[in-house]
Amino acid sequence: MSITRPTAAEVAELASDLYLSMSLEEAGQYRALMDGMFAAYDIVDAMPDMVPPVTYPRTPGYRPSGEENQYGAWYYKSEVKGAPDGKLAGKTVALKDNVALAGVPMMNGASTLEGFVPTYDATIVTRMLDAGATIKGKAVCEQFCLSGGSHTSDPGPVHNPRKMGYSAGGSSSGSAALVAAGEVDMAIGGDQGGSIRIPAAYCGIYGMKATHGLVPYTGVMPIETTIDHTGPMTATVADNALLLEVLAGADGLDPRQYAPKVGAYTEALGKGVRGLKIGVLKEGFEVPGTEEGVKDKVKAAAERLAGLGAEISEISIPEHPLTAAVWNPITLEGFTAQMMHGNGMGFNWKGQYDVGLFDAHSAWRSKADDLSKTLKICMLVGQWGLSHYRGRYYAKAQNLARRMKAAYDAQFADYDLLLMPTLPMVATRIPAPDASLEEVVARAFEMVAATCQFDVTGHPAMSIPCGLSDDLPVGMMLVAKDYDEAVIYQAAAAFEAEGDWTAF
Ligand SMILES: NC(=O)c1ccccc1
Repeated sequence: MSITRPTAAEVAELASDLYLSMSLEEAGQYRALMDGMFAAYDIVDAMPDMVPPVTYPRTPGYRPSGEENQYGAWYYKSEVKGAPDGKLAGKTVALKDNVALAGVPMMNGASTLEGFVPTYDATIVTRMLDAGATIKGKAVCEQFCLSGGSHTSDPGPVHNPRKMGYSAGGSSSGSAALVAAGEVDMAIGGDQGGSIRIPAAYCGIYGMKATHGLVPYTGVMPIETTIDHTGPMTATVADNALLLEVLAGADGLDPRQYAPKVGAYTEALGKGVRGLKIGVLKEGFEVPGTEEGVKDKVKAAAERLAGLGAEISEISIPEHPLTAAVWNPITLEGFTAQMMHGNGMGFNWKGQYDVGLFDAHSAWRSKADDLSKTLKICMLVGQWGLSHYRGRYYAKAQNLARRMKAAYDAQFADYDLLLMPTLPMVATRIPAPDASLEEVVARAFEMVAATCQFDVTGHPAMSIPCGLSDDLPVGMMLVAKDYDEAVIYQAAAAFEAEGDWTAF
């Protein structure tokens, strides 16, 4: 097989797309000199692709409905049994549907990707199976992971198991709902703006966005390399620490990983919080739309930690709202360039690329009208930044991200943890199918200004359920310095041991 060569007329067309003035004759002259380059393409085309081996058998699975899918949280059910023993023996796991499980369909919440079947397992899938986990299938996620509400996926809305008709949060909506409903012990989520912590908070479970690069992202569909995270969502702190222990560490294939430092997370449990210094972040309570019921429960949780011997003081980081602003150009232009123009994974990095995903996802161009409203508004702003401003605000925001990180790091010189509400509000109603554009967009993005800071800085951040407000869960967020997930687990376990949080 040889790859298709352009005609001279096609070269002239390409030239014009690239702002070049080129006559057909000149195009023909260039064309004649391309044969050596295309011969190299033929050699590449003839070689087999490099893909990680698939090590545990699985069936293609099926799409459950009715009783078997009460909350709309399952995309596919397919059982994969891992090793006979290991740290996760006896544990059941659901994967966010942007995580590749070879042989089982993956649509990442988008009809434009429907029908895609990955050919290899994500690194974290192999790690969990090697540790003895049983994978139960794929959990619905929001379209291309681009919403904090659970109303934007093409398989349909995901309901909050605590209250039908209410948002499960996004974008790891199905992952949180399945854990909250007790259908699986553990789930994998993804977080570029809050997508692990938002649904964890709305559903009342534990969700950890670990330090950027601690967990290998290989085989997970990206949004933007510098803010991509994947990680554990669980019903208990111990399970969360255990799962992170299995997931963490370099795999040699992911450009997000720069010498990650893996901790002994389960060993941090049971140590208590005596002497830990916790800064209660003033600006974390001032995010627009923050409800009194949320503030009260999170402040009460801080007092409870003080009662256990932690040293609690209020601190201020004026950069907190600025960091949320910096997230916007990075995410909107970065995702438009990488996920949309770059066919999912983009270019210019070394590691494992999913060739089949390039082929399948690139078809969004012929079905663009089917994209979600939330994706459309993000892509329109991102494209404006790229085309009108030529990406200068993306570039500037990436520089400013270092100043933002330094502002938090200055506090970590004095404090072990920062504490704040995960989200301004408790779960909201799922918008009706005929809801206005305004409502659809508001329910998707209104909470992101509380969580996205730590996607920009990369610091580890975990949502911990700490009480009910209007009968719906409130999340407390604990944040630590890079690679200090252990101290978060230490405090989370001490808080969890205080008893049933739904009674707080
Ligand atoms: N993937 C995310 O974390 C995200 C969350 C909310 C809005 C956009 C993106």
